[in-house]
Amino acid sequence: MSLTQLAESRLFGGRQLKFEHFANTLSCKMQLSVYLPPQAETQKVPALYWLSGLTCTDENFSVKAGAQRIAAELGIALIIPDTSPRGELVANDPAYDLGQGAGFYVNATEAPWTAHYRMYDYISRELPAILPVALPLTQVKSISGHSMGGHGALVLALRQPAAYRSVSAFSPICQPSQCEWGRKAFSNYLGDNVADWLEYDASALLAKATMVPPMLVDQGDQDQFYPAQLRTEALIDAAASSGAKVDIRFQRGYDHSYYFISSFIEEHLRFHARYLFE
Ligand SMILES: N[C@@H](CCC(=O)N[C@@H](CS)C(=O)NCC(=O)O)C(=O)O
Repeated sequence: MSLTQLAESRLFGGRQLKFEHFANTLSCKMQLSVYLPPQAETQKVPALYWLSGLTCTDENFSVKAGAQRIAAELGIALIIPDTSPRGELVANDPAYDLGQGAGFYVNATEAPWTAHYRMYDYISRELPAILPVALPLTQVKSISGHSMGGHGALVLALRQPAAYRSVSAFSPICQPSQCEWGRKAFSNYLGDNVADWLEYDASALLAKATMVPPMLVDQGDQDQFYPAQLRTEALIDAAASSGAKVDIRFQRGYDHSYYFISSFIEEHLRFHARYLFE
């Protein structure tokens, strides 16, 4: 595996980079963005993985969230993957909430998706194996994301709590097995057995979790997808039934957009820094 660099821009004393590589888990070429803070010029730094939402690529967060200034101050690299496998040979659907741009961070088991849609393995296994070899990164990492990506971040951290120092999410899809977005994606990617869906359902996972990394969730109360698609209350109930201490906050007046993310990304980065450097 080799990363081919496509772009580089100086940013807050660090470097905003864009790479292309062939992803073995996905059997296709992928692009990803990485922010390396100034500290990475002389030492290895820990990483925050960011998982984006429906319709996004690696560009949305890079351009709109305004995370790099604080990442530069704290010395945290930002790893920003795409949201699905891509390419003409990769299965797709005309709808925005299925197929390319809507990988849901699962390993698909159903045709025609199974050949490429293995985003769970790509994020949890392939990128953490290749990136610290190619870039000045330690093995220490945390994870965050938005909406579909918030779902992905919570699921990865709940399934592999030892792999992530901390997890946070903006407007996550908290109970995909019970909302339209999730049911559509999971029935296509995973088939009709709901027990299989629950392996990718943050509320189901949290309800039975015995080990939970430090967790912060922000949800805007004017979010156009709340509560129907996001089902934040299910995550609150799950936390109560497992006894896990998670910080789930409602932010008054905020919607689902990147304006919301950019308003609170500094708090999320400072939250992660507490655990990435402990
Ligand atoms: N296009 C869809 C929603 C897509 C959407 O809101 N995507 C969110 C994540 S769920 C996003 O981050 N969009 C990209 C952006 O705002 O830059 C709709 O209109 O219902």
